[in-house]
Amino acid sequence: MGYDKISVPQGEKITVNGDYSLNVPDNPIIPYIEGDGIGVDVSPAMLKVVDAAVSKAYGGEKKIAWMEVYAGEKATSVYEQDTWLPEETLEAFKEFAVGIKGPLTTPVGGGIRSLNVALRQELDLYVCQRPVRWFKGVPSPVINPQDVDMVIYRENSEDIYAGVEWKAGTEEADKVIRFLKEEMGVTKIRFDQNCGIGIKPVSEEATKRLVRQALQYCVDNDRRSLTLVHKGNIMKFTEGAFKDWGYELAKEEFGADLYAGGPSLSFKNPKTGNEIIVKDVIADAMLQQILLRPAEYDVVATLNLNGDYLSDALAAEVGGIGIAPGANLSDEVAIFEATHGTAPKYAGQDKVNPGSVILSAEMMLRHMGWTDAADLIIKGMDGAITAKNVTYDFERLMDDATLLSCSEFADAIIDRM
Ligand SMILES: NC(=O)C1=CN([C@@H]2O[C@H](COP(=O)(O)OP(=O)(O)OC[C@H]3O[C@@H](n4cnc5c(N)ncnc54)[C@H](OP(=O)(O)O)[C@@H]3O)[C@@H](O)[C@H]2O)C=CC1
Ligand SMILES: O=C(O)CCC(=O)C(=O)O
Ligand SMILES: [Mg+2]
Repeated sequence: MGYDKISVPQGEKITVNGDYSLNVPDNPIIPYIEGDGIGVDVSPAMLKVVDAAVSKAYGGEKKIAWMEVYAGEKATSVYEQDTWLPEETLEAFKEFAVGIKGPLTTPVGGGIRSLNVALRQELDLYVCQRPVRWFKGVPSPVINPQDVDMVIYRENSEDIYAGVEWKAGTEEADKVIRFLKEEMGVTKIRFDQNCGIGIKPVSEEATKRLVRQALQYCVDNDRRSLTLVHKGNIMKFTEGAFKDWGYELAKEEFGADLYAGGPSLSFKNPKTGNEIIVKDVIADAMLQQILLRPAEYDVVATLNLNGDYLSDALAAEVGGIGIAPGANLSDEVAIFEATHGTAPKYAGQDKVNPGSVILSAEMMLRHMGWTDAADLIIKGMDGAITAKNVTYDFERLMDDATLLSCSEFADAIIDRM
């Protein structure tokens, strides 16, 4: 399609086959959003590190043609004043199939709804995949951070997070409350005057497509277990149903059977013959478990809000959100994104850790099948951390470390590839 403000560079499109595998040319066009706040710091660092890794891995035979697309504050200056997420940005991610983004600001309370959530909803990026593992030498508040090696599959399209809610005191909120009381017989709204109200949709279809991807990941990567994390004792028909549908999917599509008398299930990995256990844990207990017995957990599937909380809590155990990567995935489009936000107090200071968006790019390269370049990023990151050449967030917790700026840390990674 023709774009208005987006300038399409020389290069070729990544295309998606009927079985959702990718055809990746040697010079793929990859759209990226710089991001608000510290986006101006971390995104240029990421671009530099990825270009260096690709150049070193393929000696000039492959090169990414980066294409800037706009969202957030930058979009409001490139487009009209109130254009936060231009239609052509969505089109570009659809057309080019693989992209990456920096963080985008969401005001609390009022103002625009989350652009990050809108991107996931508009493109139906229903899986939020967040791997959490420890890099040797990274400062951690736990005694055995090496035991933390989990991959979170967070449902990305529904739950209370979808933003179906009405403000207290509005005609809409009063109407929903009236409907609940008068037509649904609800008696449990403690204060029904000036009361905001939100809806928590959780469907069989969304749950099963998420759990299907999580179990397929276990199979493809020879992982030991999948844990369904929910608060189903309290929210029976949403979080409880998530657990039930998760187990059901494991039985229906992966042939899982009762394990140790149930309710856990297990099945043999068809690729390796190893056993994969499917179990569940209630969400509050899980927050304790990840601190006390992280080694017992591997791949986790959970609802949107639980996944948001759990991913930051887990990230803290292995160095913080400054280094925690992620991906938002549909069957056809993938947008890689850091776990952290725009950290406005550090914006433009060339200070923060670019590790999170760099490791998100590393996931992107693996998704594209460019594993040699991805391996170089890991090698460079390992090398910089082992040499204790780190940004402020690690330096303040390490003895005898050298404090680097955001851009210097990117260079330190490149030097050690
Ligand atoms: N996907 C997205 O785009 C996301 C967007 N957001 C949005 O970001 C804005 C700010 O949110 P907030 O709750 O403050 O969360 P942030 O993640 O932006 O920042 C919280 C704290 O985390 C630490 N931190 C964050 N990023 C880094 C980094 N790259 N390197 C080192 N440390 C880092 C800093 O800790 P310290 O102060 O200890 O140095 C920072 O003060 C909000 O508008 C929110 O909605 C939030 C999450 C995700
Ligand atoms: O959209 C936002 O502003 C916050 C999103 C978030 O915290 C997350 O997806 O982890
Ligand atoms: Mg979050």
